[in-house]
Amino acid sequence: RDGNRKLLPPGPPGVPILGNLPQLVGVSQLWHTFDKWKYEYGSLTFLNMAGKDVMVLNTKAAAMELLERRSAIYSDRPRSIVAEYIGSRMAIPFARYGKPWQNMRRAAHAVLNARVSSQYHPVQIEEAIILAHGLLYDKSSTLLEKINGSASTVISVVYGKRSLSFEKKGQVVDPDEELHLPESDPLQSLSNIGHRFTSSLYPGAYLVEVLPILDYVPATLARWKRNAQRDFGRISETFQKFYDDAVRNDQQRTSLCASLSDTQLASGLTNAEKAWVTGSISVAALETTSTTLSFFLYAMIQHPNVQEQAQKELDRVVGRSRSPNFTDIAHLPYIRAIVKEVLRWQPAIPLVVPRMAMEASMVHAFYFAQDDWYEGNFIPKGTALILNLWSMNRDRDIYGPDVDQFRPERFLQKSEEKGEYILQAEYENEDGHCSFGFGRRGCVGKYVADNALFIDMAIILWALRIEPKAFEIKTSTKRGPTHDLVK
Ligand code: HEM
Repeated sequence: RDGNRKLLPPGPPGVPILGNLPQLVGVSQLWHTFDKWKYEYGSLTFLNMAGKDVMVLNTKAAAMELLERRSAIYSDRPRSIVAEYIGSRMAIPFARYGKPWQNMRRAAHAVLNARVSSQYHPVQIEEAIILAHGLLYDKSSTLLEKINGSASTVISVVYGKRSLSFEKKGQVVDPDEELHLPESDPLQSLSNIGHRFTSSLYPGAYLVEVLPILDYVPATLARWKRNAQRDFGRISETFQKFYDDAVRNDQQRTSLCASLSDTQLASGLTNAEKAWVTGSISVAALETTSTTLSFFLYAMIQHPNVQEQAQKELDRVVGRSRSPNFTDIAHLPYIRAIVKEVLRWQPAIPLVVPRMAMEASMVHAFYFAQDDWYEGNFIPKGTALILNLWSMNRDRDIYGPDVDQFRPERFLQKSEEKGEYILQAEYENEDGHCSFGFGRRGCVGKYVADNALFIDMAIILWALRIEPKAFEIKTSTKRGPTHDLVK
């Protein structure tokens, strides 16, 4: 096996003991560093992180081979002791591969797959109209607050229409408290829970991850453990309350919580696990959606020609007497291309929570590590794989030399009869980007996300023009909706 290590993929030389760690610690926007290395080292970059084997996966071809075709080996996430105390075993995005994760993932798939995601169309349309109206007329919130509020489109899908009550008011934050869960602002609570998990996964955040023996220190003497156990209780309580309220309030059974409360869809899950499934789905959905919408607004400011082209399409297909809806989707290729291009150009998660090189043995219900090979390169068992979605989306061999440009036209062609834009046939069913990840751990909410982004963007572009005004974004009524958007 040691001999095989001579065949590890190439990577930047590191220093003794710490390896490549000093080159990476404290670097913001690490994906730019990885992107540079991709051009030097190719589809896999090997890194030694203080003795830990880490590989950065830089190309779609490598991701398809390892994460799709060999998904039995690469569907685990690395273990984090602190995250486990906070509850990662019950949170789909962070859970290790195994029976509990499989049960949760099956239940999530049952309520988020391509077919059922259309049942959330009415609530998504309503939320998109509220968002556009807020962008135009809400003078009391900052643009950032409005964009963050845009995540309520997906939250309403999970918890039902406006089921979580919003009464934003000044909150007193306890400085000793790592996890702030303001009752009056559920979106903020969900976002803080997400941050609590991801910050516990940062390499070097907790000494116990490097010295696991410290886990034997009792909670009374270990503050990190006390806090993590306390936070598990508080997150469970919050998720449970959101779930119970949603199931109780959703008489029409349109929300994901209501669907999941049907035992058939979520067989094998306890009530508490259902609350964690829905809670962790919202955490995964929240910032990914609002980040993508922020980049959409930014792109529209930077490229008024794209905005104009999209509005011409909306005027032609939808007109001014009604707002866009999902029946228009097949006739709005330019808007669909904008959704794809925003996701390609600025993936909400440029580097994905690592995968582990492991092999599942269902017979024994635990997992054996396994060495692997890719194109003559050795992948030692236990290697953590980082998915570099940023570089995959900016692959010049796939997208051409203008990868850094925002250009929805790359997914389109002109029709022969009318000279109008149509989606290139291959992108009818293909994303055209890698921003939802790959294989068994790929984004389970991608259909709901795509629908939310389509309708949000279509209704915003139909209702208003987005222009920069000094340093703030001005949303103007110049497009003049012909009827009151919100009754
Ligand atoms: C713009 C929107 C979104 C983007 C870009 C995005 C992207 C991603 C990515 C990259 C992953 C990790 C995939 C991997 O490891 O290969 C992921 C996982 C996940 N996403 Fe999304 N996502 C979005 C929206 C959503 C929505 C709306 C939902 C739910 C309604 C959702 C639910 C999840 C869940 C539960 C996971 C964890 C899957 C697992 O580990 O089994 N996401 N997402």
